[in-house]
Amino acid sequence: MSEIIRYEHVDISYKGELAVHDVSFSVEEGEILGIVGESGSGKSTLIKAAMGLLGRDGLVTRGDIWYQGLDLPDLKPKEMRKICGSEIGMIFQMAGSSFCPIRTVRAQLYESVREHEKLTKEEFEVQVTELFEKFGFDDPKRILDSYPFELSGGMQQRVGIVAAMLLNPKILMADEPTSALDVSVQKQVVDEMCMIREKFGTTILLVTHNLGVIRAMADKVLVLENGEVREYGKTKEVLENPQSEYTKKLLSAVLELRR
Ligand SMILES: Nc1ncnc2c1ncn2[C@@H]1O[C@H](COP(=O)(O)OP(=O)(O)OP(=O)(O)O)[C@@H](O)[C@H]1O
Repeated sequence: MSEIIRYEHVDISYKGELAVHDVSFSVEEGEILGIVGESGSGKSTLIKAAMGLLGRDGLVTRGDIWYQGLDLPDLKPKEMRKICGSEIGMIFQMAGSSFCPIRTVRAQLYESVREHEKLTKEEFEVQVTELFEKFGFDDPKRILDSYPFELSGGMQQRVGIVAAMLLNPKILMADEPTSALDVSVQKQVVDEMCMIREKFGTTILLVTHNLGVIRAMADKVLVLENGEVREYGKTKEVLENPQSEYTKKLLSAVLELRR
């Protein structure tokens, strides 16, 4: 396996205030990295930085994020738009909210593919139907004909995952993809993401509060506290034998919740 993305001594600030400090890690092709930490520890900021999504107030002020020889924070918006979606895909907490409510799922998926690839409606129909079938959807046509509000929140999230895979990105950034879902749909989404790695070999950077999801999916874990790395290693080792006091605290909080 070879390295696909590398963060090197990354600092990120919002309006001059440091939110992430001196973060370094690398992820190999096909690997799933879980990023955990309390609310506000900088998890989303880390993955947004790779996609140029920090907004007007956010800036990578030091370090590099290397992807295939490109330093992502240095890319111009036009270069970044080419990579976003087709090379690096993203799944948000509520995929449903990024769909337009008054257009069908089909029209929106077609438009997002057309931004990167020239293909006819007929070619798109074949491709998208195959993909939905691969993910085990019984009736892709019904979903494609639907308006987003006609689908449940769980179904919208699952469609969001398929949508992210339409362009077959090499890396998928998933920001709390399960946290707005009830437990039964959480399991489906976890299974779907594991399938993505298995069938497409996609690398996944997964931000989550849920250590159960990390245990089920991630090969490695990065633990963040106040924007700094407290621990980084293989999932089993970190969860079974945490070295930092902060990781121990996170793990014991889960145990207390279970009691
Ligand atoms: N647009 C913004 N403007 C100013 N500060 C921001 C902005 N976005 C995030 N921050 C700050 O940066 C820090 C890290 O936030 P971030 O959202 O990355 O944390 P997180 O670990 O993903 O939290 P959560 O789990 O609640 O989503 C926080 O202190 C937050 O207040």
